[in-house]
Amino acid sequence: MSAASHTNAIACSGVTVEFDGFVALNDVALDVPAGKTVALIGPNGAGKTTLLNAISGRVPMKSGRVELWGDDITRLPVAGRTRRGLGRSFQIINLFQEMTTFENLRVAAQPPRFNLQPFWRPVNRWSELGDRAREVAAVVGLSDVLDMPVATLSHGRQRAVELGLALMADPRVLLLDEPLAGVGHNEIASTMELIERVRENRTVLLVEHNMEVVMKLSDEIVVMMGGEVLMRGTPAEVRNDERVKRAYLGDEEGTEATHA
Ligand SMILES: Nc1ncnc2c1ncn2[C@@H]1O[C@H](COP(=O)(O)OP(=O)(O)OP(=O)(O)O)[C@@H](O)[C@H]1O
Repeated sequence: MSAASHTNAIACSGVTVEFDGFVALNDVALDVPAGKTVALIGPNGAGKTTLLNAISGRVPMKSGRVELWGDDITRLPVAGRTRRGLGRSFQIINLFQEMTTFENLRVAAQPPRFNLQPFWRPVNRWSELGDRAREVAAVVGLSDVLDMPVATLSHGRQRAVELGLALMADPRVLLLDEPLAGVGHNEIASTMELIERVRENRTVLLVEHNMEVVMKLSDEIVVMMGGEVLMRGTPAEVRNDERVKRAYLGDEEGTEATHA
């Protein structure tokens, strides 16, 4: 089936990941429908980041299969998955603090991601990357700080640079690992707007602890616990599920997340 007509952007099955005998993911299946935003929630250690790592090729799986637009990518390395349109942002801010926004974005697009030869890289390709960096900066609202060292930016704007790195290769499918982590209260709304903007025409799999953000942004929510999927449903279904209230949301109303 062609990428355009495939109903699931991501389809995982039987995913098991072990670290020195500790089972971090146990036979996990997860589909992310094309064009939708799906959130992974669950307590610390549930296996959410490990699942993103398995999908993006950053941890070896003991068993299981990962498909992107119906193609088996289980054995592809990270760069191969990136070339097929899978982008990824990280929980920990992963930027060169002394470098400018522009430099960070351009460096993100350097080899091996685009498979260029570093020493005789054509000059026009290098300037193309500069053009792309400016384009991405405009999308994530950073045109005014292109020449500022990242260290001088607020947490929210550093998050925007992080998101920009993931967008450099224009991925159709985006894995976002806690895009709100460390963002101050006054920047949550603007960071959420940013996520809404970048997910247009994309499929997003999101890990996030801020329940308000998860409930607003997601078409569907998958609840994980102890390396397994506990349940999946719409935000309303998850909010009202007794198991989720007991296991994760932690209060009678089910409106506040425990992050223990
Ligand atoms: N590289 C690793 N080596 C050993 N154990 C690991 C490694 N990565 C993750 N784990 C363990 O696997 C389990 C799942 O971790 P993971 O980071 O996927 O959880 P999470 O649901 O993303 O948690 P959080 O919400 O805290 O980010 C945890 O017990 C963690 O300690």
